[in-house]
Amino acid sequence: MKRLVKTALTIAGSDSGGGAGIEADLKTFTAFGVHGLVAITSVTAQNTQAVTAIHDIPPEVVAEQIRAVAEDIGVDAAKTGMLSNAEIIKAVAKTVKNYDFPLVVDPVMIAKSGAPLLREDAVDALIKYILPLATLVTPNRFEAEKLSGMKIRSVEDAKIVAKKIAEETGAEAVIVKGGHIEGEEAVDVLYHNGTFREYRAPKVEGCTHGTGCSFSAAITANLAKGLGLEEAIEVAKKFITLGIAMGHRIGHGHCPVNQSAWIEIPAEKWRIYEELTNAVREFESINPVRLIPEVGTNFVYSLPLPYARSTKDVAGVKGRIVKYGNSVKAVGPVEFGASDHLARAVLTYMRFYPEYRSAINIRYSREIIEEIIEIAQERGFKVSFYDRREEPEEIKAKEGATIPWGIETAIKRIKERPDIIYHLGDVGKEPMILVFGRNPREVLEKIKMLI
Ligand SMILES: Cc1ncc(COP(=O)(O)OP(=O)(O)O)c(N)n1
Ligand SMILES: Cc1nc(C(=O)O)sc1CCOP(=O)(O)O
Repeated sequence: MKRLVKTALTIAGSDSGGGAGIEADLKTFTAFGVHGLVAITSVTAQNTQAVTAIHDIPPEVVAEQIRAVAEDIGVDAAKTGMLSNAEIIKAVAKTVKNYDFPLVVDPVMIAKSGAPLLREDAVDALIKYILPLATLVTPNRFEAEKLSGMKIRSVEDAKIVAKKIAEETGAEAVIVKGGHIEGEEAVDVLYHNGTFREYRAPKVEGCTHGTGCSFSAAITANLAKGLGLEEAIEVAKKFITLGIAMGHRIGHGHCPVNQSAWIEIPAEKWRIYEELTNAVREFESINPVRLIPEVGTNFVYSLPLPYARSTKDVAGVKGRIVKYGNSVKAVGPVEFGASDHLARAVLTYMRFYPEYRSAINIRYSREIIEEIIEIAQERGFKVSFYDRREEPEEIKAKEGATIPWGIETAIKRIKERPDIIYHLGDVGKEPMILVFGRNPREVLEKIKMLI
């Protein structure tokens, strides 16, 4: 039977910290829906700060891992990472020659923490035995300098070096990565079929441990899926830029790239869209006309952290929810970026209580807030408030700063997490009650108690 899933093989070392090596490669393969296969070359004891031990696997065992998966499962594309010593390099070269899958070579030499991952005397073996078999070689600035014997200070230098490595080794293509080259953008230079192509992205703040491994694994996964080389690099560049920006802040050294962001963000967005759309429908059917303020109601649900960075990452109702005759109607659909005020409120709230990602605003009246306070006492809800008249001048002067200041002030006013925060308005500003919950369902439950 024809195999439906594509496969990608990583021939690399293990990073016990899960940031680089085969661990990064497998996570990357999964992010692209490709079945990952492994041939482990070396086991490293490693974290975000250092490599504290290296144990190389016997070359014949490395070769046998490749053979075992290639013969039975089949390999659509492969990559090499940490190859550690000349014997492993020779065994890998001899074995992969028996198959015709595309081979991406990440010439791993030194970890971000500074530890050598390729013996000095093995560099020549890498050049002699592995690079001639490469569909693509992916050196960073320092690896490219070592492979070419030339210095790289600019994108132009990177072009000269990429061409030199390809011509001298017989590699089909070379991409010199620009992360370590000065400039505001990370410019990667590809030399392929006698021409150059530049891949540009802003140098983003974030986590960089495992970038080289994840980038080359993303190219490999996309080659396995049948994309052309240049297209596969284009996708991988977007993938790695997102992974760096969304990196998980773990450990005390160089934090790792987040490979899951690529699939987790779209998946979360879809879940949020569905849950919020259903909750808005239910809110309409409850028909709480008396709770709708003059400016209308919005109902929001944010992406989780670390993905919630701006109001664009918060879903809300486009055009808000309004009174229409005797009924309550959502003007438009649920969309990300459709809320400004409430989105800023929930993003501030999440800085204190990350799991509380949903909120709704309802009409303030003396009568409603008194009812709320009574119900809150019965049910154990906490209510807090902020007073716009206490807003410092520098906050008033800053566009969009009032709501974050107000929410932070209300949270700090009471010792526990407030379920409800209200404010009494100001000149030209309607007073408002905001109800918070972990998700739209929880917010709705609180609203139902008020009706
Ligand atoms: C086992 C292992 N393999 C490779 C690396 C290098 O990872 P890379 O993504 O090239 O770069 P750094 O993030 O480490 O600079 C590694 N550290 N461990
Ligand atoms: C206009 C307004 N002000 C609020 C406040 O809390 O002061 S809530 C609100 C309505 C919701 O606005 P959006 O659609 O921008 O989230």
